[in-house]
Amino acid sequence: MPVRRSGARKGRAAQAVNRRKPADAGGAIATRTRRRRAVAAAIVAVPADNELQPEEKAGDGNVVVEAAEAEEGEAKEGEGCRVILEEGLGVSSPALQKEGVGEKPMDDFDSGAGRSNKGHAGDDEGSTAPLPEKVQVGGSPMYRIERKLGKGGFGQVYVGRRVPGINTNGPAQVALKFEHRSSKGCNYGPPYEWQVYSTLGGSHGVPRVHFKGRQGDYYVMVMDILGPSLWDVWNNNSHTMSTEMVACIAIEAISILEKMHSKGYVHGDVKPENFLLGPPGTPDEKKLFLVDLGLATKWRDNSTGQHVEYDQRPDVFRGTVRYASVHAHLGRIGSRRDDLESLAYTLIFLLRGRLPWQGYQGENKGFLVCKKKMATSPEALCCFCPQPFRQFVEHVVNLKFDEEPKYAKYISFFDGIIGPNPDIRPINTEGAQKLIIQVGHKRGRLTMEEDDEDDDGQPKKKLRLGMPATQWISVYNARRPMKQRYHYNVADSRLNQHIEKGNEDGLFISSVASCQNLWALIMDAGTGFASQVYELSPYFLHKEWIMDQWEKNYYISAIAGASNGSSLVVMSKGTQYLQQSYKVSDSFPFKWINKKWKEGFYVTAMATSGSRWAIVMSRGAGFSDQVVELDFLYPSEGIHRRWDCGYRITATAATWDQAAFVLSVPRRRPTDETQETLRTSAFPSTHVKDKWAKNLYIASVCYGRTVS
Ligand SMILES: Nc1ncnc2c1ncn2[C@@H]1O[C@H](COP(=O)(O)OP(=O)(O)OP(=O)(O)O)[C@@H](O)[C@H]1O
Repeated sequence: MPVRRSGARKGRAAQAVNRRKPADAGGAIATRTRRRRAVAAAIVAVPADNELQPEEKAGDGNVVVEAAEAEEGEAKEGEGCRVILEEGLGVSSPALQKEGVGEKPMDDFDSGAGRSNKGHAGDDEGSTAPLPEKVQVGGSPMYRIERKLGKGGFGQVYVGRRVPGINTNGPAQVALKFEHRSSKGCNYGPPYEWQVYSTLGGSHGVPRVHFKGRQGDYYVMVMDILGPSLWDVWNNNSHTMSTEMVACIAIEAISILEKMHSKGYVHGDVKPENFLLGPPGTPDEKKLFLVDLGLATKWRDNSTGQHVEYDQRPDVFRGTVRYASVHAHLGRIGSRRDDLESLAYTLIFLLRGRLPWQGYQGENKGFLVCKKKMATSPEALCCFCPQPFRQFVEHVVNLKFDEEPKYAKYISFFDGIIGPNPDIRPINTEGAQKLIIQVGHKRGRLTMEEDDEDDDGQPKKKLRLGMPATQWISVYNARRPMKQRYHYNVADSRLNQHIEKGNEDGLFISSVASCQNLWALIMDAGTGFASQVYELSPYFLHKEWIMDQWEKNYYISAIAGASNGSSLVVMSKGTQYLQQSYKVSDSFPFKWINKKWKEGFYVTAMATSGSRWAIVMSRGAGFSDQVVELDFLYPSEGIHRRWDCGYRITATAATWDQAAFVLSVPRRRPTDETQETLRTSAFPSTHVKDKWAKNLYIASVCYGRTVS
């Protein structure tokens, strides 16, 4: 059953109103506020003095040394961290990995070198309310309700037969779609689907709506009656479908989507159940239709002709888990590519009878399905399918957010599978033929070379084909010349001396990270902090210590978690924060973040330990807006889009599965907004030096999921 929200997505402000109330499931939350509040079970408030405490020397924190655990328990995918082994010892024990240090001294700079700036799912249709025996809505003739044709999460569809009478101004037999007025889709009046049908109804592959109106408690749509769905056909044919039949469906479905997209809409719930054939025994019985427009959204603003803006809201899912695109799982605004990705899964399902991500259950189902989709290459997905299916999958999963799909090219992939005589094809492909004629495409003209190139002749990047890897992700910001130093592969016992030395040299920790239970430490002269404390603890995170430091007016400024569950928390004085809160949870806590955003908090630090996440949010963070990009891929297309809109990465963290980037718009724009990112198998020690030479300094670093 699809999950849908009422209405189409609106701008950020409107979305904020619609955002669901958070429900913090498990995990630890702690909050530090300037006001005194009662200590509650998980949310703790402590008072703050107006005076800052005397400076505390770094290194005074309670250091807990814990032996690094063996790696065997780790669910590690792909490539590991390649580290230089001390004195050429052929042993990969983390304890023997060589520590690294690098420093950019002040005098190396040629200062000021100019640089270009760069669902609802559920039966809420009120089916308990009795349906009328006859309906007459919006000037229609009177229809008697006959047998039930189908039922979805929102509506019930019945055959309607015209009652002989004076008004015969409508088809003799129709489909009547009933939605109860208390249905979620009808919160604000008639179903949203009505609006979409008024634009798309009757166009190629979409049934015509003849009348609509309300009768009693029901909204009723009077539409063309159709026949069985593709799911019915597959189900009634022992869960099989011939290759030719699926190829014809592919061709016709692509042309239906092309037409729908050309009118500015994406369907949003493409699946076998929503493709219907014409009524059996009629001239339309081999014609394909796409129904259920309740999740359709605009990909283009028709008044401006502009593509809708990119956005990602990881807590929002619309569609049907089995067929949804990976982007839909990740909460990205729908665009044309999503319909085509869902169509690809629909076709493979019809052909093979199963998709590799079927069978997951439980609360985490959506995440597991999405992860499996990402991890399944087009070759693996299509290993028993003729080549055109693989070609189609490969193309559509690599489409960019606003890229125009090459519909005619996709149709041409399937040309070779179908019989030459259109009259004896199992599915009518008339619409597709018209499209091919329109774009002047000739059978078999396109070659694979063209397929693999961008418009500018460059080979197309196929991100979804990349191998999952575990790497360092480092982020660099343009800064005025300053001293920065990094340490990596630091064992617990060595942390203190590096930090003390840094403090002696006037440096404070700006970020921390962990790889294989060893720490990476970035220290620099540009933090603006007055003093700093840190704690290495066996917990992820150590609440009592954090609260003690909050009492002393220190705020969390950097955190890292090791896979063995220990954490390194750095707290500083001299931050601009007014209040702080953190949460530890088993999955990325987007709902909590969303709730805190509304309270004026922004994410200021993030870390992972195994598959657990810790997020620190602060008031007074100096941002005017913030978004989250959560992906299985890196570099993610979303990050580039956010950069173009003035966001810069301000926090990163990654598990073995996913990388999360927090991007923010600073209240005070830096003069040079340059930001660059890198992903490297080893700590990027040499790269950092190149960046320093360009006045780019490490702003954030983490180790986790990427693709290579
Ligand atoms: N015009 C039609 N002619 C014949 N059968 C139809 C027609 N429209 C819908 N149906 C049948 O009714 C079922 C439910 O219709 P529809 O998908 O529009 O409802 P929904 O409640 O919006 O569904 P969903 O839960 O998928 O959003 C369809 O799967 C199909 O079997």
